[in-house]
Amino acid sequence: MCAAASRNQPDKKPASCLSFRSSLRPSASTHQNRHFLNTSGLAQRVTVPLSHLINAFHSPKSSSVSLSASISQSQHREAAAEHEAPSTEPVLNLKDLGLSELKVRQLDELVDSLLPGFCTRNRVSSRWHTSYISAQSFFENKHGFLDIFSTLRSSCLYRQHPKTVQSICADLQRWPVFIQSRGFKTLKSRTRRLQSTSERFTETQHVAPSFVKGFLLRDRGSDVESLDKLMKTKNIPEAHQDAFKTGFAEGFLKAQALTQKTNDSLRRTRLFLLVLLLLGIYGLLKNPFLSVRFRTTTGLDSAVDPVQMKNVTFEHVKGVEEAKQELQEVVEFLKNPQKFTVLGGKLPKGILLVGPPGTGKTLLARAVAGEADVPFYYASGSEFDEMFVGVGASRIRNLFREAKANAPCVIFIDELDSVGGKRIESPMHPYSRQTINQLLAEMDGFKPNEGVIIIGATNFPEALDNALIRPGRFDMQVTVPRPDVKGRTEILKWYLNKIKFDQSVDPEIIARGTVGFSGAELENLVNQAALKAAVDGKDMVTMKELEFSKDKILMGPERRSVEIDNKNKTITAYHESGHAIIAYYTKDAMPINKATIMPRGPTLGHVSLLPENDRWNETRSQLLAQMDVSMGGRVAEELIFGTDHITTGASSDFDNATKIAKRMVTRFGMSEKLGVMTYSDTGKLSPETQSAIEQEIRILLRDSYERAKNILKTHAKEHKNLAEALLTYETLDAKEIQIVLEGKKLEVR
Ligand SMILES: Nc1ncnc2c1ncn2[C@@H]1O[C@H](COP(=O)(O)OP(=O)(O)OP(=O)(O)O)[C@@H](O)[C@H]1O
Ligand SMILES: [Zn+2]
Repeated sequence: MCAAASRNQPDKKPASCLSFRSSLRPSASTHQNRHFLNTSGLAQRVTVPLSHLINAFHSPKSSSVSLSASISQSQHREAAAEHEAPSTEPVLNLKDLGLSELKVRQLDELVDSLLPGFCTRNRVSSRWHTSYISAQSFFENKHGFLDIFSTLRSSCLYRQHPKTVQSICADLQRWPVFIQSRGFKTLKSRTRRLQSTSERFTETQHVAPSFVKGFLLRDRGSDVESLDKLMKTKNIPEAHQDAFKTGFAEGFLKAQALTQKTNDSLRRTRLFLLVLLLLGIYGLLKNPFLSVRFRTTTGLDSAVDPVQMKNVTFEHVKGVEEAKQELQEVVEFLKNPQKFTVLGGKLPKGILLVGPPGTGKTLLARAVAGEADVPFYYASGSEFDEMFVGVGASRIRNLFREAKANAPCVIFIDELDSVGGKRIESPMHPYSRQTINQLLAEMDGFKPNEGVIIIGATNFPEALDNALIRPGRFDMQVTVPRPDVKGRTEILKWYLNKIKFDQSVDPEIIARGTVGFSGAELENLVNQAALKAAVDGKDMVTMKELEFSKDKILMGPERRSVEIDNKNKTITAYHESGHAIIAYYTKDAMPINKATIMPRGPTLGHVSLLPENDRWNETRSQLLAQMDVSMGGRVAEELIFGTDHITTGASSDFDNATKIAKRMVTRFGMSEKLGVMTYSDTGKLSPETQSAIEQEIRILLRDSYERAKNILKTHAKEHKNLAEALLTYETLDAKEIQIVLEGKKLEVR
């Protein structure tokens, strides 16, 4: 600094001096006063800092205190008095400031640096006049005044009296004189700003929704051009100026209203969001699983509602007598729990109803509740199968809590395998382990005499988790099988009694032809027959409608629209008659129920046979008779139309016959050659054994074919009559077939 300063230093003061002069001197060269400050001239004069400086030194706190600037050095005293005497202004006591050792010249320089131009009149005697002198710092050149704070800080004075200079700096920063506003506006910058604002405005107009516009366009008033200017630039003729002004005003008012509206809506939106946020925070603080719980409660309300089952009793459940008997004791327990506990007897908490779909498991459970006249809580296992953590478990908890409060009662869980199955670790059912554990805990959690009976139902008992079927849980199993012929008859009667039916209807015949039907399917059969009778305009259901709906369920709907040519119809008539003739003339064959050439489902026609009873066992001759009946179709085609005209229509007959023959050989020990031995996996047998089995099956089938051929050859006449009757009447029942085969004439229908 000193080296640089010496450039402008005429009196060649040593640069190494501890002087702040060299540091402060450049402050003399401002853009306003471009005369050089002659420090040597100043040195002789005593310049006492005046009111500005005094005020600056004078902190607001101590403004009432009068400071006197007493300059200790005697050579300065006189001059100081000259300036001080008339002044009533507060005086500065440099001693107080710790600046007593300051030389007058130094102080003067300091003042001059701080308040450039203040001491101008003292500098008239300046010897040099300079047009322009570059300042010492970039800051000074740029702003036109000295960065006095950094100057002071870097000065020797600061090094000597750091505290004092610091306080001066702090005060000076508050002094209005030095507050220079740098952000002055040029015309150029203003237009640029106007431009960018209008650009911003057009941009937002396209994309921003109204509330955003309202938000963005606030406080733009000052930038809008004046109306007069606008009229001038638009060259509006004088005649139109008034109208333009009115329009302008209206537009302005509308814009104001819009802005107000958008501001209001923005405020409302903000308020709404704030309320939502607060609610969310509150909810999370109170309960982290707020939403899940909410779902749970709503989901459970329906499941937990009990149903009083008074109208359903054991009377409504038919064909499952054993199951009803087993459940009777549960009903007794629910009616009078004390009676059982007094004797110390223990009843199972859980009863598992096992059976195929539609066999009446739900109905039985309802009947238990109905018989005992207690509330019935229904829940389906799939309801508990939740993707969300804890939901299934909490549903179970609620269900049991509700049930316990209303004991005695029955809880029925349908599809138990879907909540208590073994497949619970699958990723599709992430929380089912929790659910099943909750179910186990609930079942363990109450005593047998509390009067709550849990009845579970499943189609797949083997799929249940082992923990569920342990004693103390579902430890009583009741099988609900498909009804036998007696059961089916009862069920059919029960549902027939709910509709109008002809007295000629024999439910037993339908029951015999519906082996394997469940209670639900039989109910459906009766319902379909009633619908058919209604469609046909009949006033009651006859056997015809019942047969019709049975075939429909068994084989699919009739295909009346299918046009079958006469040749195919004739072949079908002889084929079906062939089956019927064999069945009729073979001793151990099942009795014929019906023959038809009406296409149904995938078949062109069929003959149905009815066992007298459900067959628990079948004899060898019965099996052979079945094979012979199956062969009847193809044999008939061959005998009547010749080997070249046999059709593909016999494939399912051969399937049937081959199956029977194979089972006779490999499972029933009915082949002399292979003996009384079963052959389960024929693929793993020795080639010799395999060919031996094949040989035996082939012999059985060939013999069967020959027997059928003999019968049809013997009864060729009956065969022809029956085929012609079928071509005429399409469908013949057992009685009509008998009439035809006895050579009698059918009554015209
Ligand atoms: N044995 C029966 N006696 C009378 N009606 C029956 C019988 N079995 C079934 N039904 C009728 O079929 C309907 C359905 O039966 P239910 O729902 O009880 O069968 P489920 O065994 O529970 O079937 P799923 O296993 O499919 O739940 C019953 O509402 C009832 O009308
Ligand atoms: Zn056939």
